[in-house]
Amino acid sequence: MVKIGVVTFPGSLDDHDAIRAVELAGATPVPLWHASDSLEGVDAVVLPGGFSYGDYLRCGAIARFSPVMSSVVEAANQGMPTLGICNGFQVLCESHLLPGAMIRNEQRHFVCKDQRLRVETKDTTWTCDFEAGEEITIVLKNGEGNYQASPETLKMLEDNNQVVFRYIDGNPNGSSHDIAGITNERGNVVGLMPHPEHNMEELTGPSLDGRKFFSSVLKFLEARV
Ligand SMILES: NC(=O)CC[C@H](N)C(=O)O
Repeated sequence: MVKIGVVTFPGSLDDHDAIRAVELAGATPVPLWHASDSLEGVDAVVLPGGFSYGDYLRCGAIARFSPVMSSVVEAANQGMPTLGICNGFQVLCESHLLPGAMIRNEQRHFVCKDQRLRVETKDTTWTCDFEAGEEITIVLKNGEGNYQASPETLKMLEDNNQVVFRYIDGNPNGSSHDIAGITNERGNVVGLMPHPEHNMEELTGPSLDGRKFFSSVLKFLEARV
């Protein structure tokens, strides 16, 4: 069975939901601890949401230096599917696995809402089960979700089809180009601010749109074997 690691940092909040999402998708979740550099032989990694190391300095800035991240960076550079959700996306940017950076939301408030998104590309390990142009609803909850990058980086992301998710029906935090999520050149590392792991079950939904993130990575991994 496919093994998907879920990292816990001190201050992680959504690692339990991410583990549950992996289980609901039919894979085996493997808890990974920030202080260990072992990835336990997993096939993919999720960096979950929360407040790693208390969000001190900048969100994700300390997590970047944890032992587990040195292994995640190495594995991701070799092609391992890696998903960063919210704080996880911030960690991916701080680790330079993804370009750009997150700053305070434009309105300086923590935002918590059901957010409409457009899936811009299915050419990633975490979106290959979507259709390009598909519109979905995913929970968004953060204080530092305002994605910024240099004009050159934004152009590169747009030209290479590396913008994976875009906010629609209004930009909730001031992100450049309405960017909600991006991928690396290879398409194996994806980061997004909204939380697919909270959109897996009817009882707690606003939607079931989170399921396709996990069916995508399973589809990718099963095709590879
Ligand atoms: N939901 C989250 O992961 C929050 C991320 C981060 N702590 C922020 O407020 O921006």
